[in-house]
Amino acid sequence: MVPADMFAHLGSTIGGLMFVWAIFQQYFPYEVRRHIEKYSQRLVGYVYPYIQITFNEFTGERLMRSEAYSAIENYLSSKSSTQAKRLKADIKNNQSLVLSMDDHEEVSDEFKGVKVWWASGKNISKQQTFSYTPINDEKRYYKLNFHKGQRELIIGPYLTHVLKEGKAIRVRNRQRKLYTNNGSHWSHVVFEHPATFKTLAMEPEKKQDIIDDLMAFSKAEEFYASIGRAWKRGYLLYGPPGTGKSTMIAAMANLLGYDLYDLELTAVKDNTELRRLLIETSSKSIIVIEDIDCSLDLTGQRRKRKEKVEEDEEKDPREKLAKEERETKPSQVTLSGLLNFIDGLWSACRGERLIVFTTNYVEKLDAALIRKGRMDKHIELSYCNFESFKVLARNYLKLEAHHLFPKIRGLLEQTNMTPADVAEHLMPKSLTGLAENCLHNLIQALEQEIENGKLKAEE
Ligand SMILES: Nc1ncnc2c1ncn2[C@@H]1O[C@H](COP(=O)(O)OP(=O)(O)OP(=O)(O)O)[C@@H](O)[C@H]1O
Ligand SMILES: [Mg+2]
Repeated sequence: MVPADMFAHLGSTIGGLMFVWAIFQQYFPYEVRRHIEKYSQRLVGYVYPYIQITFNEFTGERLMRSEAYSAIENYLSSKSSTQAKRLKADIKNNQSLVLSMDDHEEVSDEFKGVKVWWASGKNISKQQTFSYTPINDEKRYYKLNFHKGQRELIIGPYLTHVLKEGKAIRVRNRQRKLYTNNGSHWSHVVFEHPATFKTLAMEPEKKQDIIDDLMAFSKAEEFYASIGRAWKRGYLLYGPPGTGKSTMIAAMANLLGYDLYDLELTAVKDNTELRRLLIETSSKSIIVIEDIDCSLDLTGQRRKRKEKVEEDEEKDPREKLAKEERETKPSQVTLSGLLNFIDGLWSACRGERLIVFTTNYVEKLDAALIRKGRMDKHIELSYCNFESFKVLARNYLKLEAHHLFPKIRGLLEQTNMTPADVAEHLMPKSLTGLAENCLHNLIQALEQEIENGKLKAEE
């Protein structure tokens, strides 16, 4: 047959089939048609060796966006950017460009040597509604195809892997937030503090120890579960002002990719409110209570309460109540409220959380608060020594070594200067400022400090 003839023939055959289909649809009653479709599907099922699973974007009655769908979307984004020919681009969180596969694209994936195929698509709902604003009726979905011999592997381990990985990608890409409480509610801003452990001035071994501790914690979900402990860890950072406590917290958040909750205890009315605030915190977060010694009258509170009860014994109850209210107005959060939270409630919240307390006076704190199990790791941040200075010199002046370093080392050993002060002197005073000038500034300041120290000692 000549090709042209063949196409003509094919055309007429298709035409004929369509005609038969139209007649079939028109004249066979719905019931019969349904049966035929059902059995033909079943027949295909016997011959066709693949299984298909559909993940719809919206599920449930209230049409919530399906968590599985968005996890799959994240999971496939890396695969589709290398495989798919048509991609959708979107800027998420004002941060980076995110590519995902366009509708009706297909990508393949491999898991333990087994190949699967993912396809994207959308249904456009036929339902007509009258409205002036166009309603988006598209319902997207992902379809997973795989060989039926691999059913166990794919439905179990593979899908678990996809969902977990997808969620991890979302966490990695999300924009982090800094929450602060004004009274009983959290409000947040985008957290974009540039501090990292690399720029933190501290002895290298001590720094590495903290990094290892944090990383081990963040990966230890199974371990914590297996020993029956809540996935929580408490840090106590202590040291004089300007030694980098707040900076270290920012570096921790950046290292782990966690949100920060900066809890202002003095603004919290009472223990109930404290509990509510803490329950509202999300997983993967660091809860920070700065200057814990100032936020709570930690030392005296328990004792004072008892005394008060004794002395008020015979008074009129109403008067007593009013007096108590007046006295404890600023914040009724008590040490025991805080301890209860750390031990009980805190442990009941799901997901990993770090709690970090900072203080300038570690010796002022109640021993109950800082015992191990509540504050697992105590980190002292101290005055600038030579090791810390070298980190600052590298950051601020891009200097690894300099002939003035030995002199500075000697001076640092004789003084107590905080990293904040040292950093201030290393700040170039002009754009073209020479590194050497900054070092001379620092030396001058250190010598001045030593001089002041001597004068004070004489007095
Ligand atoms: N160890 C350090 N490494 C790098 N920079 C530091 C360090 N310590 C202090 N700085 C610098 O000094 C500034 C003040 O430090 P930071 O706010 O972290 O001190 P702090 O210990 O929290 O003090 P405070 O007890 O008063 O809250 C920071 O902006 C930072 O640039
Ligand atoms: Mg601070």
